[in-house]
Amino acid sequence: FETKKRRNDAKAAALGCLPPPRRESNWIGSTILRESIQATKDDRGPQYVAESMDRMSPYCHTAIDPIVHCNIVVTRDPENVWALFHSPDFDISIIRQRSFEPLLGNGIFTSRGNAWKHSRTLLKPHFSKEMIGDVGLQEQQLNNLIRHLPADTKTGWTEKVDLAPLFFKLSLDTATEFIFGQSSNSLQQGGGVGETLAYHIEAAKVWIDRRGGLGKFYWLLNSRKSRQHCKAIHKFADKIVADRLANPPAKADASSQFNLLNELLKETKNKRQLRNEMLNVLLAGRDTTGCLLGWIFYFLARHPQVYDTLRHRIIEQLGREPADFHALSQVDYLRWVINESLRVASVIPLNERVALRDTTLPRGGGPNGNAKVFIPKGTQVLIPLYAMQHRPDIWGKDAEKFRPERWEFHRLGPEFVPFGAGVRQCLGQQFARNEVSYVVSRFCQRYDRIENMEVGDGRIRLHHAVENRSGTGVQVRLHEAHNSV
Ligand code: HEM
Repeated sequence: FETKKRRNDAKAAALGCLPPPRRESNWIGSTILRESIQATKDDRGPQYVAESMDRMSPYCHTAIDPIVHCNIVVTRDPENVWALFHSPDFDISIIRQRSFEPLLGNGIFTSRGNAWKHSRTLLKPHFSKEMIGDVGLQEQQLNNLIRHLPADTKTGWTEKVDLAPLFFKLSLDTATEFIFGQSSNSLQQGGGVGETLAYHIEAAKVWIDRRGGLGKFYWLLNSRKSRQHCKAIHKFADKIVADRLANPPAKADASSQFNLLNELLKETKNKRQLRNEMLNVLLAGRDTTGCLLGWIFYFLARHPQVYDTLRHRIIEQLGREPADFHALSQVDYLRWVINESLRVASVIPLNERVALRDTTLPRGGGPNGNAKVFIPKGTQVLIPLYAMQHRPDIWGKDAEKFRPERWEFHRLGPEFVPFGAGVRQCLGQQFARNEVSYVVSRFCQRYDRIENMEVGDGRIRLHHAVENRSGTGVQVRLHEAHNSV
């Protein structure tokens, strides 16, 4: 151990690197782990990371966290984050692979090296604009959701409703339609197969997130119940694959809708591979989009002025009818609202990478943080996107405030990478932006007011289990526009 440390120190010095500050912990390094688990339980995990760096110094953007005898590097410095996403010296960690493995097996989200390249090559062509732009299907799904929001015919107001579970159902139905060519119909009367699927995904993910949180001790969490949740999800996917293999889509049938499974079947008939890739995409795409929709309405309900402006811009530019995705992308204010929600709440507040070989990060070392940092092979690096997106020196003194107007002059750069960057950048970014823009625009066309109905202390609760959703849901009531006086 000592020899390794001496070797690393010598290598760091030769490369002109200096160590970043080190967070205090007890001798086995369990203090940070305990605090972090408690913060996650209190729905303030992402804020805890930001605050604990601020406590070291507001200028500290890269630090070492000694956690149970491991030195984990944490960085909210955009230059470092850019390097982590773009340098071939880094990839996702074995911990991510192993903790997701029981549910996702080997697929695009969980594999590395050649296996990942193979998955990416297989999937990427099917995320082009033409494949993900069916407005008719979006409208159908949206109508299924609106049916859950009956309004009083006299006043035009809906009852108080929690939009969060409805958005998760919507994103599950949309994702299953895209992936399997058949919706899980969780928004239909009775919940369809989607209700059961959603229950198992939810439970399996809590378990996976806890495994990931234990770092290299992920294997300590492995209960029979959790494996049963994974099994139920596998069964759902396997049945669709088996049916499709038994009744393959007719080659010349131009009328059949695009779906990922049909496309993958042209490349492989391997049932395990088909299941893995489809579940990888389902998990990557479903809750993330549901969370984002939830956060957008969470903020809109608390900022009626923003809702008014958004609604007016949408009606001015698109009228009151469904618009296509190109038209939606032209509404600047809508894009700003989406970006601001992604920034303030951060759907994926924490990403990660591991060093595949001895390497360096460009900044964070030494007393002023300007020196390079030596990163020995195997070091895990945490990327707290939430903390980076709340830095007042980047976003201004009002960084905590939801203010879409800031995007008028803010150019996208490495300080805002909610969909990741580099070779592993999210494949579904356009898919998610399309879906979210569509839903928000249709709500704006239909409802002229949205009121926050949450009771309680008003504290924002960042409930983090892989993604980050509102811990109090999205409690609102909506007013139908044609009933306005
Ligand atoms: C608000 C919505 C979404 C957010 C914030 C989001 C975020 C991300 C992020 C941060 C990554 C990169 C992970 C990393 O760097 O290790 C990622 C990867 C990925 N996302 Fe998304 N995502 C969203 C929606 C979607 C949707 C709708 C789909 C598919 C329909 C999707 C499919 C994927 C896939 C397949 C990957 C893996 C890419 C790879 O490793 O090569 N995502 N996403």
